[in-house]
Amino acid sequence: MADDVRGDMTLDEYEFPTSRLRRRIEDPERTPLVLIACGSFSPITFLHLRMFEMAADYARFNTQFEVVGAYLSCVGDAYKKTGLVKAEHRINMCTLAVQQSSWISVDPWEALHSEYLETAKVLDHFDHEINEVIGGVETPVGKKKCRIALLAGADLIQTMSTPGVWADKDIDYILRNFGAFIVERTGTDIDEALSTLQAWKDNIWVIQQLVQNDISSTKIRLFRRRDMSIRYLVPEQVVNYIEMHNLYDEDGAASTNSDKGKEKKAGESSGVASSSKG
Ligand SMILES: Nc1ncnc2c1ncn2[C@@H]1O[C@H](COP(=O)(O)OP(=O)(O)OP(=O)(O)O)[C@@H](O)[C@H]1O
Ligand SMILES: NC(=O)c1ccc[n+]([C@@H]2O[C@H](COP(=O)(O)O)[C@@H](O)[C@H]2O)c1
Repeated sequence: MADDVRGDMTLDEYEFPTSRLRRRIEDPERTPLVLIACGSFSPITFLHLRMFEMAADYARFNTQFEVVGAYLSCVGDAYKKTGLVKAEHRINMCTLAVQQSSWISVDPWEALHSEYLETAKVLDHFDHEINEVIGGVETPVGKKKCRIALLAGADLIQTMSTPGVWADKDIDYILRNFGAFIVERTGTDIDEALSTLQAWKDNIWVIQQLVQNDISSTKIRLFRRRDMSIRYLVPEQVVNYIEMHNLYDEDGAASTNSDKGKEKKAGESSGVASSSKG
């Protein structure tokens, strides 16, 4: 049965989405892996979706893991990041974006909370649902617990060495118990980003982008404000949703926090310039 995931649902109506989670693997040598991408997804882009495919290929060719599922978890409105439209819209856009995927799900649990939830708590939630409630996955030698791992871009892992962004105990907790698949990102020096995380290097897997893709949500928002096309940068259904709900347009009515005033004047740069990533 398809999962019921709607941006306007409440926590009381919430059920953990399981329809795209594979329940069995055939190779007894492999460890089942579930990838969790935490982020704003304001809006989700094709690069966010590509991250899952890159990580699955990486895991298959370079590790003993076998991917059995993956989840997008949108941060809640309390995060108050620039350009964040309401969680309701971000959940809906993510749900539309993964409609064609057989293995990527959207879990609205984090975003349905009114308070901010640290990533360590979000990963604990997945561990609880997948390994305690469901009990892991079947293998020819009996049930195995899944490895739950964070899937993130290099800029996110870089913030782990920025003072005050992450609690030291959370970094240790996440990288010791879960680990992270990190996708290289233009503008982030991966060696520098990892230099302070050497204690957990065996739980950090770095994925090269073989086709460099520098899409960011910031650029999508900026294109919208300049009335430029965002088609073929985000899935078509997401383009339609953004247009139908007038998201990221000039007045920023649906935003929890606006990027207005952060961009350089049009013509000042050939690119897009409203954040360090943009
Ligand atoms: N072009 C990219 N290359 C590698 N990783 C990326 C890229 N775009 C997003 N990510 C990763 O996707 C995850 C979700 O990111 P987020 O929702 O903040 O997207 P973003 O495009 O960076 O957003 P914004 O532009 O609003 O800061 C993060 O781990 C981020 O590092
Ligand atoms: N202390 C923490 O747990 C912590 C700190 C910074 C970012 N994050 C997470 O990283 C993700 C991406 O954040 P940005 O959209 O700001 O890049 C979000 O899901 C956010 O919750 C968590």
